[in-house]
Amino acid sequence: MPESNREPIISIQGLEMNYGGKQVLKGINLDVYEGQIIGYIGPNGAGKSTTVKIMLGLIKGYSGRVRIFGKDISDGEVEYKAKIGYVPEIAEMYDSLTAQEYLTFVGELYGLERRLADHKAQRLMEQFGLEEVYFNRISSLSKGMRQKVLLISSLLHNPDILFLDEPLSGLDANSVMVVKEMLASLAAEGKTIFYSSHIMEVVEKISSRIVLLNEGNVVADGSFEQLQEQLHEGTLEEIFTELTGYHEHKDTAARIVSIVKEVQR
Ligand SMILES: Nc1ncnc2c1ncn2[C@@H]1O[C@H](COP(=O)(O)OP(=O)(O)OP(=O)(O)O)[C@@H](O)[C@H]1O
Repeated sequence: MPESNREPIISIQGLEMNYGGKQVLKGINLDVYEGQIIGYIGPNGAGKSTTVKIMLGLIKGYSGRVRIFGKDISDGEVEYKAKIGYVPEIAEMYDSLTAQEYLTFVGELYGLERRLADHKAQRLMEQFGLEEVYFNRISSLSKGMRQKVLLISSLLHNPDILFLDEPLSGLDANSVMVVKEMLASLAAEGKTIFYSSHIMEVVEKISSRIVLLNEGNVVADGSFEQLQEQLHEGTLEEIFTELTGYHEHKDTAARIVSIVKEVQR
């Protein structure tokens, strides 16, 4: 069905946000449809996390309209959150809990019955090669293992929308392949995925649509092929640097090295 005939699963209209007098979102408009993998990219401070946190209901005080599953999220109903999974870039993970305790706790928060959460979590841990640490404390896990636990926690309740912030952070090459394949399968089944990352090669490959944010504005929106046609034949990295005006990376690197070398003798 063409998108114009479908209801967007997420609809953002005229979204603005100020922090202490500084406007960080300047009127974002975005309709997202079921089954899309949105590569949500932009320079540091562009407003990606702020937009995602508004959609998750974690930040109030914005202006504009945000509708998810057809309902305005400012209405105060929180049911929609049970159909959303979230992997933040930096997560508070209750280090003193074991992976089992953490995952069953999160599963229950999302409305799963404890035994089902436990059973699902254990089987997902096995698939990620973590069966031996299921009963270990999170504080004893490696960075990549913690990231896998976080990914599992976002998936346990079979959400319809997934917000992922650098989800491959710390994962080894084999696990990266599993997660990429898994995301493609989930999208093919109709799940919607918001994928924020600074690793342009991955975003280029996995996204069905790329939304580039710069200084609180959407400055590009389309499939990688459309962006190439409209803007620049080349890699996503090249499109990114062209649109965000960051061409001086060599000069900047040289200046940094020169400052680093300044030491008193
Ligand atoms: N709690 C806050 N208080 C004040 N300013 C904030 C706060 N959170 C974010 N900002 C500001 O809002 C702007 C957008 O930040 P945001 O975290 O959304 O950027 P981002 O695109 O996710 O960046 P990154 O790629 O570095 O994660 C930045 O200028 C940031 O300093």
